[in-house]
Amino acid sequence: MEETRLMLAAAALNQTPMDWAGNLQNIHTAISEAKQNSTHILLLPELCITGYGCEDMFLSPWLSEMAFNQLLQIKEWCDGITVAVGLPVFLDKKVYNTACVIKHKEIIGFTAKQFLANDGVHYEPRWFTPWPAHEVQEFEFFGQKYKIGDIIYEEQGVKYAFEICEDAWRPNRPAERHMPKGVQLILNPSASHFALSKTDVRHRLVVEASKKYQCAYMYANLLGNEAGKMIYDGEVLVAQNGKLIRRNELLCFKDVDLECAEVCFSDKPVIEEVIEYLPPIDENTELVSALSLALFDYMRKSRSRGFVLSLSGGADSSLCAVAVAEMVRRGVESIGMEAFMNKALLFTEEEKAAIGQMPQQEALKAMVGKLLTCAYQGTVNSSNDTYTSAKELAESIGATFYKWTIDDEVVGYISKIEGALGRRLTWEQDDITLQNIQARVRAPGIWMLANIRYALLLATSNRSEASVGYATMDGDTAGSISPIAGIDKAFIRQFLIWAQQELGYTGLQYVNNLQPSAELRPSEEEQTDEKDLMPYEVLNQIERLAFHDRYSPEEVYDLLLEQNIAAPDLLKGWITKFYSLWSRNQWKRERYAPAFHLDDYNVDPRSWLRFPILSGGFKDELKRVQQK
Ligand SMILES: Nc1ncnc2c1ncn2[C@@H]1O[C@H](COP(=O)(O)OP(=O)(O)OC[C@H]2O[C@@H]([n+]3cccc(C(=O)O)c3)[C@H](O)[C@@H]2O)[C@@H](O)[C@H]1O
Ligand SMILES: Nc1ncnc2c1ncn2[C@@H]1O[C@H](COP(=O)(O)OP(=O)(O)OP(=O)(O)O)[C@@H](O)[C@H]1O
Ligand SMILES: NC(=O)CC[C@H](N)C(=O)O
Repeated sequence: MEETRLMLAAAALNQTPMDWAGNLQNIHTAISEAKQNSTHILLLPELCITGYGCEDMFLSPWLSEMAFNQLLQIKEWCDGITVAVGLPVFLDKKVYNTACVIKHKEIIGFTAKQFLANDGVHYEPRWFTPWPAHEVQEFEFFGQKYKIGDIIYEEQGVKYAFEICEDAWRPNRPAERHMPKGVQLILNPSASHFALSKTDVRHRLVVEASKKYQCAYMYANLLGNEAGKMIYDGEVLVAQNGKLIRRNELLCFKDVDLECAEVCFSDKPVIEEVIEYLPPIDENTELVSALSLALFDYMRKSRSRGFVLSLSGGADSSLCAVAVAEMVRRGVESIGMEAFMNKALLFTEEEKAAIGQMPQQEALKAMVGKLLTCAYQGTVNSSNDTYTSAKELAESIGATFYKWTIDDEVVGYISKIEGALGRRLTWEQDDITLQNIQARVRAPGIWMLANIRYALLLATSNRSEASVGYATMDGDTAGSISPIAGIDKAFIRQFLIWAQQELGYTGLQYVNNLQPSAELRPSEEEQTDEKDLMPYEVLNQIERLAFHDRYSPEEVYDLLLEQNIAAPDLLKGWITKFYSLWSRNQWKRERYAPAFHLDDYNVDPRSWLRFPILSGGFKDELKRVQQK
């Protein structure tokens, strides 16, 4: 039996669009590490020279030219190794998304992506042209000729070829055609966005392909918050003949995460009978890992100095606070305290030295104190419960905490407008106005703190609120980023209980005993979100059926009725309220601060879900629901 052993390596890279020097540095590190491990073939992620998220810049020919120049530098580092590196190639006024193979300092070909990602958060056909199957062409660049297309390569007699990310997600994927041609190794450079539980799908895709096509399959994803909204988990997978050989720790804080595996290729492969799948995914751990890495990358890549948060003691702002504390804890765990503080870019030498001397828990708190500033901004409608919740949580994680009231400012605005109108504003007549002014008056002070500290102001809106516009524009929506706008409120509430119990955030015990409330009406009215809206579980179900599963309002009604969610009239009322508020508030979703994509869908019009700002508001459709 013929056998060949190859040392394979794949690296996850934390890249940034058009950060030429930073991206090149990471690629250099990966190549050096791979060489130290006597690697034959190193795989790097999709479009890692430019970054995957360059958006419309891909349409500018100079970007591809710049990328090519980087490639020529990378080529020189590839003595004694084969490296696959991703970049756009501009050819005949079209742009191709390619993986370039450099072997021993020579470019031996470019494989171009055949299936472009065009769903959910992906808009690739806007920039790239798909490459036709089977076709290989030659092109000239700076006087040199290169091959581009559907190429099969060879390393020590082992044939290998590519599937570039989405290529692997389609039924007539390239591997179908490669197998009969004797390809024994598939390389998949990816930019596969993070979504809860998605790693399971990816794992299946890779391991099942390795069984079906009787090959080795190597996969490398991008890592971190690359361009602001999408997060990459940096997954590296190596599988062969239905068996997983290597899988790395996801969502780490490193710039480069390299995995090596020696793989034996034989002309008589032994195929695994039963594939071993991943155990059930713990979505709470996944969420906090993704959120904390996303915050860290956003902060350092935007060169901001920490975060500021209006901390109400309610669920949403508490989750934002915990996410920053976890950013510190997980970051230190992943790369060590010194590296974390260096990467964070805001600790002075004295602070680093002092924190370095402290016991671990004290040091973590000191770092949170530097990175997170919170303020409780009470009104006459605020309760002691929420104040205690905010204060205890901030203290328990070490955040800098201020407290003030905003009643003077609220009263000032109200009396000014009363003077202008010549009448009193009352709760009976001016309910929403009197609520919104409180939320708005909280914005300037907290923005001031953010400005003073050159920090990012965290907006706390969640996806459920965003769906129905249950937030005040220029009030509680004010902020630089909306880290949790992709997560629904029901998930957030169960997450906080889990974080108290499993992560030890004892400061969450207060919020976990509170009903979500805006605390904007007089306290005797006992305002709660769910009284104003509907149960969050129901809101979430309607939203998912309507926009993730794409059912009509009538179908949503029928499906929920079947599940005995509520009596027919109550359900009709909730569905009508949901769609009316949804339509009326598209303009608000257009104005949210940048939000992370975390769940399998989101309602952000600039990423997952587009909807007209002005529309018929589902009037006819809702009439039909009412008539049922
Ligand atoms: N298509 C469109 N394009 C642009 N603007 C549009 C518009 N439709 C209405 N508008 C404008 O929208 C404005 C109303 O929006 P906005 O002022 O935000 O207020 P609005 O959406 O009317 O009310 C805010 C809601 O959020 C709730 N809230 C507020 C704050 C915090 C919390 C909490 O959970 O803590 C909850 C509050 O109870 C209330 O139900 C109007 O002045 C109108 O001109
Ligand atoms: N008393 C307060 N002090 C500081 N910030 C506040 C206060 N009340 C509201 N806010 C700000 O307004 C945001 C919106 O309030 P909202 O009620 O939607 O969220 P929450 O209070 O965090 O959670 P919950 O809805 O579970 O009470 C808060 O997250 C917070 O940033
Ligand atoms: N870059 C891509 O082609 C990504 C698309 C692919 N379906 C994924 O989500 O992983």
